[in-house]
Amino acid sequence: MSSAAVDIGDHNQLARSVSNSLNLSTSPTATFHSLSSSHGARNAAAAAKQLKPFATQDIKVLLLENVNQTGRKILEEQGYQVEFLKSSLPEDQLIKKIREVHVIGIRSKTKLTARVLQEAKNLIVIGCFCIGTNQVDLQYAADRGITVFNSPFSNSRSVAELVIAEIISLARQLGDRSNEMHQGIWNKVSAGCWEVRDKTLGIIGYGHIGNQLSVLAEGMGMVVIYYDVVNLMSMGKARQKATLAELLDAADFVTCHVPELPETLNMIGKEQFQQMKQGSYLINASRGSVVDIPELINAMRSGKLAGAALDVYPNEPGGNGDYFHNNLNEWAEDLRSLKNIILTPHVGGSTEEAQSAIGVEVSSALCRFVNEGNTTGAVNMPEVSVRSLTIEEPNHVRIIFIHRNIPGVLRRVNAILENHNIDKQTTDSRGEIAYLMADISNVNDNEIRDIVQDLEMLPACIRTRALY
Ligand SMILES: NC(=O)C1=CN([C@@H]2O[C@H](COP(=O)(O)OP(=O)(O)OC[C@H]3O[C@@H](n4cnc5c(N)ncnc54)[C@H](O)[C@@H]3O)[C@@H](O)[C@H]2O)C=CC1
Ligand SMILES: O=C(O)CCC(=O)C(=O)O
Repeated sequence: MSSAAVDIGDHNQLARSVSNSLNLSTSPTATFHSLSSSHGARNAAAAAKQLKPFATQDIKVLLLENVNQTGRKILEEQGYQVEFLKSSLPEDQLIKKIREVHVIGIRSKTKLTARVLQEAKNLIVIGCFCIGTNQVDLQYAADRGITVFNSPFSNSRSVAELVIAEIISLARQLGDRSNEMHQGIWNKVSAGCWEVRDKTLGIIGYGHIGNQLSVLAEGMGMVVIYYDVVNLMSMGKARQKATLAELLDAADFVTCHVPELPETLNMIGKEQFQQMKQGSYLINASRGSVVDIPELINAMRSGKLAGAALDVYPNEPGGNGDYFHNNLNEWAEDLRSLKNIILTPHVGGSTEEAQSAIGVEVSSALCRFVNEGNTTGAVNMPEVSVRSLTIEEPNHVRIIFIHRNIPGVLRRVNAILENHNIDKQTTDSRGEIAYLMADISNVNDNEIRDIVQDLEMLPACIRTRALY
């Protein structure tokens, strides 16, 4: 934020500028619906230590992609202005809306690229109501002082259970039998249908989902092997393979659970299909970019693969409807024509349990960030937490200073703060970005304004907020 925006003669303007367009009020009568007291996330003693009141009703939130109502409710209980939409938005509409808001909540479809984020002049925080954060340009967001949160494991179990269902369904060709019956065809066959007991499951990416899956699969009598770039502790009797090729060579079922990264782009392609066992199965519920789908179609047509299940695709529509055609992905019709292939519309994490938990987790993190500056759990910022300012601390301000992590900045910050009483101060860095919080007591509005203006003059400044 440019210091030129600060009108030093106007208190309201000061409030706007210091809080980065969050028009925070010092009015002691303003109602603050404390996060802790409103949904019991903390114990009663902590709830009594309410954050200082400020005008939460000025905070604008845009929730896209039908984020769960639990999340919406928490944000509304804070008094924020919440706009809720069921689908994602095309880029032009997204740009128009994002200019207005301080907080945005998305799932996997909304692409928050640098092009979109550069228009988001008021945005301070993004909530990804999902695990994956590949849809957000995390580095660009950090460079602009925009903090990003996600929900790292609230839907992991749901994905793992879907994959278990798919393993059995593929082994027994359940999708085909069910489709035939829906067409009136009785086709009782056992050829090419198998039990999963004693078969080998190869898990690529042994993280939260991979772990859950490992335990469930062993419970069904499967042998579990996995491949991961990190050396990891095995669950149960699972064994890590040193290379992807070793896993592909040994597995009857191969399932992908890696994030979308440059290294995972088409990580299952022509060569990997050749390395897989004859008559094996492939499952992908990670990201559409991980599997080369035209090569998958070839492997299915040649009989190398006996079946496949896909939950994710390179291009996915923004909302529900009749979209899965070649104009979305050029091979869609070919994929649809294959036998024993289960196609689901990115529903791995779509259960009541998972969505409700994600709503609570991400919205709570957003509230803590907006109201307290707390970044615990952020995926692109240093994690910094300081206990809340309370209503017993009326002349205190919390300064939040996001800055470039270069030598000498703290010395200059301390020079600005040196004549004030700093009750607490903490700072941490993550790569090129550093995040500092300082609670200062016995300050008046003019002093707050001066502190903020001085901080914003520092060349390393990315963003300054003042909560008071
Ligand atoms: N279909 C759906 O609805 C959902 C899909 N997902 C996707 O699943 C992915 C995995 O989720 P989690 O298990 O929670 O993630 P996680 O971060 O817990 O685990 C990912 C694992 O992949 C490993 N990995 C990274 N790069 C690799 C590589 N090149 N080769 C082998 N291993 C590699 C990591 O070391 C890590 O152990 C997410 O990133 C997301 O894209 C997540 C939730 C729901
Ligand atoms: O539920 C969603 O929209 C996305 C699920 C997902 O892929 C994730 O959590 O990464």
